[in-house]
Amino acid sequence: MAKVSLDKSKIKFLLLEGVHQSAVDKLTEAGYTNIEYHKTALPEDQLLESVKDAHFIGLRSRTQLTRDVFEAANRLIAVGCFCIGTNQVDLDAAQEHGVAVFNAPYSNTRSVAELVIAEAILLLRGIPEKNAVCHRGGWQKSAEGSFEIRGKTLGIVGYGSIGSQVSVLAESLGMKVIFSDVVTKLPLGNAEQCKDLDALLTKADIVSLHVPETGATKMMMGAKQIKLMKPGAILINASRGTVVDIDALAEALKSGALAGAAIDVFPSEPKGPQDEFISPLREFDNVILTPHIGGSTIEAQANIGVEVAEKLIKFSDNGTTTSSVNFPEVALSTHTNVHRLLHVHHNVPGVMSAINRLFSENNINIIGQHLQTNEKVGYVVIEVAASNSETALEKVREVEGTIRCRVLF
Ligand SMILES: NC(=O)C1=CN([C@@H]2O[C@H](COP(=O)(O)OP(=O)(O)OC[C@H]3O[C@@H](n4cnc5c(N)ncnc54)[C@H](O)[C@@H]3O)[C@@H](O)[C@H]2O)C=CC1
Ligand SMILES: O=C(O)CCC(=O)C(=O)O
Repeated sequence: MAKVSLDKSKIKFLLLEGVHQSAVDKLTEAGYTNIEYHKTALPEDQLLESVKDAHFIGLRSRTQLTRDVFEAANRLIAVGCFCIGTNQVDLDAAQEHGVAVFNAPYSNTRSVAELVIAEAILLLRGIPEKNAVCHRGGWQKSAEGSFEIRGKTLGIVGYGSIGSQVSVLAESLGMKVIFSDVVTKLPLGNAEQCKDLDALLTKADIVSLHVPETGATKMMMGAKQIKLMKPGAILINASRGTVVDIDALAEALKSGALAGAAIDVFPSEPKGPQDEFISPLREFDNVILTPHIGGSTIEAQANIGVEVAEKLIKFSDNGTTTSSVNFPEVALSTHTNVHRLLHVHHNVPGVMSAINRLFSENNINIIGQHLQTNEKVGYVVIEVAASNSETALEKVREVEGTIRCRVLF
């Protein structure tokens, strides 16, 4: 029988932005050896070239997977974001092209939370300025403007995985925690949910942002919101660069309205070490500037490498889409003695009946069928006898509404 599924050695993984070696090791152990590895993000023209024959792409936060990239990536089956945020991927375009997208929702959570707490302590003590003065030969030995973290109020905006971890760590240091979220959340420990963002801003000594990049969070900390913050308060942003109006923040720092800030993410970030980092915040000694490294610890990166590689391997080996961020979730065990057709289609009336009719007309017995749908696409996995899979694949590809179909043997 002719082969209708690819050998593992022919399945190409394009790994970008120096994803951890643990991902490469996992893929290799699973038999996937065709790995194109890059330490940095690729320039757009090179990316468009490299994706042409890639079945899987692995990236972090710097690579933008636009609709144009999905148009160019004819063979693409899945994308692995080796991070939490997936805003760098056009998820609608991915779905329309039948490409599943996975991420690592928890592996760097703790790393971000620890950094935020460390920054809060340093900023309350005025350490960034004192450190800068020492580096320039000065000696600013003074308690003025230096405070303990104990007893201060931390305002967490976005009480999800990271926000709630920050909450637990902050309370263990004796802080009072308040938070705001679009969803009503179970407050951990003694934390209290505020009625809205404005209420939080007027009460918090330190405001830390932990929302995803969405239309609603874009510039959610603009000039108006920054003005609502307490005099001498501190702003920490390790979420996404689009959430804060940087010019308004610079203004508040210049006027002394805010005592300091720690910013890890920026509206525009350099692609790599070769590009200069440009920001109006560079002039302020009381601002901790970090190059989007909230999640960059050895522990987090190693765990992310394993977690995302395992998700890609499962999807490649047996069709499982559990925890995909844009795809209907189908959880499958390994298959023996059957071939599996993985069919992605537009979720419109008639597709499933057409598929089932076609199997019946061609006398192909369906041994197992697993279907899940979301608003836009359906994902059905159909198990058939090995002797039927080639014909089944040929036929099912002709069904109107088909986006993509592959077979696993
Ligand atoms: N600096 C870095 O290296 C890292 C940054 N991040 C960023 O942190 C973000 C948060 O991560 P997680 O806590 O894991 O996400 P999450 O999804 O667990 O939590 C986000 C929370 O924000 C809330 N939210 C959404 N829209 C909101 C709005 N308009 N107003 C108020 N609350 C809103 C959600 O209800 C949710 O509770 C990620 O989306 C990512 O962009 C994540 C990891 C590393
Ligand atoms: O590690 C990275 O490149 C990105 C981390 C991040 O922002 C995320 O996990 O969402």
